[in-house]
Amino acid sequence: SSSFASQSWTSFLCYSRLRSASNSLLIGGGLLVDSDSRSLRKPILGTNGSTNSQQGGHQRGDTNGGQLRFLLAAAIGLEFDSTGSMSGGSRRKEWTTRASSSSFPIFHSSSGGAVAIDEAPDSTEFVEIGMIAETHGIHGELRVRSLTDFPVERFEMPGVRYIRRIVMGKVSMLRVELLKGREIPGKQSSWLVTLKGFETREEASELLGSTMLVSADERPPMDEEDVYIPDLIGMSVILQETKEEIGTIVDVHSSGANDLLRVCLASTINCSRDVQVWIPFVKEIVPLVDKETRRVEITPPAGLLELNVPKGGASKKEIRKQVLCFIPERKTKAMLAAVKKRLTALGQSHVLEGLNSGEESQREALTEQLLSINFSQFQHALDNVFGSSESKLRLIGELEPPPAVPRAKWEGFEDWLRDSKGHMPETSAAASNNNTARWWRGGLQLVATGKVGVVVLAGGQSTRLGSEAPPVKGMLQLELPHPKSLFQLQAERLLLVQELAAVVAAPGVKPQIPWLVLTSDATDVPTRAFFEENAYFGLNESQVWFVKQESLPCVSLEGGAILMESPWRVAIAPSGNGGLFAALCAQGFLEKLSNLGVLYVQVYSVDNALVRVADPVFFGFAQEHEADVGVKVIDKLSADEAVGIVCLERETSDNPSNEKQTSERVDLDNGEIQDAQDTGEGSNSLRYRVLEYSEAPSTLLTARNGGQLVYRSAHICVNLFSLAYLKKMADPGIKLDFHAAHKRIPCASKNLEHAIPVLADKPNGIKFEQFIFDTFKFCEPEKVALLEVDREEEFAPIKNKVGADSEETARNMVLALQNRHSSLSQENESGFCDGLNPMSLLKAYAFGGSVE
Ligand SMILES: CC(=O)N[C@H]1[C@@H](OP(=O)(O)O)O[C@H](CO)[C@@H](O)[C@@H]1O
Repeated sequence: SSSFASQSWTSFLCYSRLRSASNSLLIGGGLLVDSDSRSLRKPILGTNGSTNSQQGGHQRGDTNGGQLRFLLAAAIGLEFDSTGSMSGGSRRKEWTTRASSSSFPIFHSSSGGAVAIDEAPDSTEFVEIGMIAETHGIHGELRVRSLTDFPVERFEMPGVRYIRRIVMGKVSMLRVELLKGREIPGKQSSWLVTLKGFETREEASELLGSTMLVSADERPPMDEEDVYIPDLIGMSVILQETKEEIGTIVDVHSSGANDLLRVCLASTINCSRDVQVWIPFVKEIVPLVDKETRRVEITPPAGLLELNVPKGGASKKEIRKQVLCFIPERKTKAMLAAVKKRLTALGQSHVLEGLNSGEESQREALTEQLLSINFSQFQHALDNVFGSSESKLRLIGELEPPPAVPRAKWEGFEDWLRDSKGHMPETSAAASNNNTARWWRGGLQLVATGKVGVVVLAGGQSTRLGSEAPPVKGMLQLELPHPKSLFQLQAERLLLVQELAAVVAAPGVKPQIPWLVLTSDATDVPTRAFFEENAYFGLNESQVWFVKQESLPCVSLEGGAILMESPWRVAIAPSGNGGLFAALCAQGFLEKLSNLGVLYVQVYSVDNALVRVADPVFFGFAQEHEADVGVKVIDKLSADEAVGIVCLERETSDNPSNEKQTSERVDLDNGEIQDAQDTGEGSNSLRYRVLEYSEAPSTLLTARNGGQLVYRSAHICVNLFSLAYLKKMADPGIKLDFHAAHKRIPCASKNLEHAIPVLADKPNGIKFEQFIFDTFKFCEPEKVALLEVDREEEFAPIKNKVGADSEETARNMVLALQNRHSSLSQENESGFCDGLNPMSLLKAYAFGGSVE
């Protein structure tokens, strides 16, 4: 067993990356690196003795005997994660690390150690070495962004490589032959390669956006001290003194000096909340790493573990100082230098102007913000919206409406509880013959046994609701007639389901549904404060988990120039509801849900005042259909209703996925290499797809058949995912494309002369957004289950300040449903939910009410 205890802690300088946590961390030189899954990569290795801080350039070093290893670009070479946010960080890439100034070490598993924990079987066979970024010239050369510490071996030496592509949501791999490659001078970490059979620009362009891999068996042997970063993830963290297990490593990041371990603390430490802390990966703090038992022992300075604990404890500032002493200021300078280089290369140097003017605090604020931007994602977004991969957003197959969809019928729900005493019978004829009743029962069992979770998408800015609206949509109050916020309404529905599930749960068990609240830079602080002020609306504080999604810079409509709110602040916006997956994965929530035994997660948009939160019918329906993806739909009101339409896309024989095969094809669904003849040509593949109202062609939106809209299944943003599927979405090979949302973005004038942002009167810029439903295409269609629901019962969106889909229409719909209850049951208003017997609870839930 190798452990740190037996290693000599010399110097380090290692591959490193930074991916921040759900809370901010002050790092070197007083820079605040904010939240979520930003990532920086400094692809340099070097160990032994002096810290090597070669600036710029590309060095190749000797790996012998633990001597200096310069395998990639130098310290300045902060390379932003180019794999996109779906990865939990450094998973499955060919980066290595060793402990800082101290060397880091460990784990080189003989079975292909670059493999991160909890990956699909295919992931054990390949490691990523690069991303194919663009074509070069007319002879089929491709520019590859390196993701490996061994670029010469990977991109210059001829031999077999693999290309992973996603077409129509289907992941496939090509085995290709690399003929030659060369480094691009001055373009850091980029290589030009030539592949056999790809001799023209057109042929090569088929591979744009793909990932290049090698078989894991081919990973070069490493020094004992080195470790493939993915192997660190998932290790237990033990307090050396007490041997108490305090958490798990969920990611490894670089501060530019030392690597930082991001540790998700076990609930015993932080009492109730999900909390992550950064632990500098240095000998003083992490004296022991044991690869046999997959654990690290730590000796944290007093207060370090409380750094990100929201309440109480030592002053954050003080504790940060203790962390800072491990991270030399010059390193953050190096990081900033890399950011500058990156921005300049992107033609965005205007962003840097503020660094040379204004107060020190303003310059610092800009620096902090720049270091927090995930430039890899930003680049991906630019490519999607302005670049050659834009075609991915276009339709590549033929569309058809979905087949007939089952419907949830709540009429007669009183019969679901037949026992006059209000108890739910174990079985009931009525329940089994009635689909909805049966789903209800199945779903309630899932809730009762702790198998469900709920996510509310609440990271969006409420800009469409006007300037008087609260900063967070969930805080909007509806007069019902008493004022109630959307968050409160939703929390109360969740409580109702818990109460109902308690009736069927094992004696003494009080089911608790984890409620994950997706926030963003724009909404995180006010949302947390609102929950706190409202005592979590009667929920247990520990069941509410805040998950902060990433934001990206906004850009101008033409040319994609980054917009500035002032010379010292970049205009940023949350990355769309599709940012959920990256945030869940990177912040360890998938693991938490998995540990709890959760099987299904309902995901809905906060702006729906009638959403059935934690709907047992939906859970039961999904389970019965063995669905990985559940989608609630309603009939569209009119062709121009602002809703996405759910359809099926059929891959046709002349679309790009049926490309001529110049090489063997590996089908990742079963991992077998098949001959081209057996697959591809002529085969039809069908995938679910949602066309967003803002993007769908009008011919499609208005198409009618016998007077009826052809595409009428509206996506109401109430979906469901199996946990297994959410995990699949965390695969680094799966990247959601960015869409361009044309918005009015407050920003300073072009030459930045006004420090005060001005709101334009018409769209002046682009927010980059990933869409949650873009994950549907990765699912086999038979695993996608659509459920039609009643608009009056389940869909009252608040999108606009006035008119359709406004606060007023939503309020009226909620009241109408509640009144339907009163008139039906002849109960008076105050008796809406006058007791906690199951029947009244069920009635309350059915009519969109709550426990008063
Ligand atoms: C990316 C995304 O999820 N868009 C959803 C979402 O639209 P917004 O207008 O962005 O809120 O909610 C709509 C229902 O309220 C749904 O029809 C649409 O498809």
